[in-house]
Amino acid sequence: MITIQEVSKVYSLESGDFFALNNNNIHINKGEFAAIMGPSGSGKSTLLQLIGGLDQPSSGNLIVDGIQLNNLNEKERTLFRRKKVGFVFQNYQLLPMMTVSENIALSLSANKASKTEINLRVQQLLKDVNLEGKGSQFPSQLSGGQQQRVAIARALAMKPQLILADEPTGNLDQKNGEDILALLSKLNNEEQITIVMVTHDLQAAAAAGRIIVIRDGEIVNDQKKGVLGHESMASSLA
Ligand SMILES: Nc1ncnc2c1ncn2[C@@H]1O[C@H](COP(=O)(O)OP(=O)(O)OP(=O)(O)O)[C@@H](O)[C@H]1O
Repeated sequence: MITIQEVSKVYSLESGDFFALNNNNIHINKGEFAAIMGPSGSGKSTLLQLIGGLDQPSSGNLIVDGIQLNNLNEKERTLFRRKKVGFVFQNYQLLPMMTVSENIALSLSANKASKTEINLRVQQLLKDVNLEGKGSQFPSQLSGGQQQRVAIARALAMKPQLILADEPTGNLDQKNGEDILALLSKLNNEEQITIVMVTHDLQAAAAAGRIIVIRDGEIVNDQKKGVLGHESMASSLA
């Protein structure tokens, strides 16, 4: 599903070249749930943005769902993001002047789906994220956990095979955070949606079947969940 080959992201600063990502290789299979962990500034969000076609690598190859992202122009990358990837962010990124239903329908409208099609899909998505009856409310009228569920419904609208989540539980209390992780796990288990989630929280990462640790732009650990869970990861995160 995701192949990253010798990928670097370099920023030219006055002080010289800065490698936000330095020559990384990863393969993530379809249906995996992978967490990306590491200290602040280690390159986690940069990696997620490259995978999602929000940014381009300075060198290396990036292949997502069979598409070589390096070769896409701006318009093609927009279409790639809309059709192939669902994004979920820490601060939800809902549009405040639009209702819950309108927020969820954004990519469907952009893709010129019919009104009937949009209505049916939005009702189904509201049901899937347990927000039936909330479609005509505005984001500010919902709790943080509910807003994040709207964001997940919006991410699912185009039926993507891949969800990229950047600190999806970062603004939530324990209970709401657990609900969001349970929802992501359900999508992963029942619909085989591939999930890549950046998180600082080892408890959140435990929901994933694989933890990739980045430090100073380089992958320093990459482990699948074993019989001991992720216990052996603790040393590389210290
Ligand atoms: N546009 C930019 N110009 C220069 N440096 C940048 C730019 N964007 C990011 N960086 C640097 O790249 C590094 C990686 O940033 P990134 O946001 O990927 O880190 P992160 O691991 O997601 O951090 P956090 O956990 O704090 O969100 C940081 O040192 C950051 O300052």
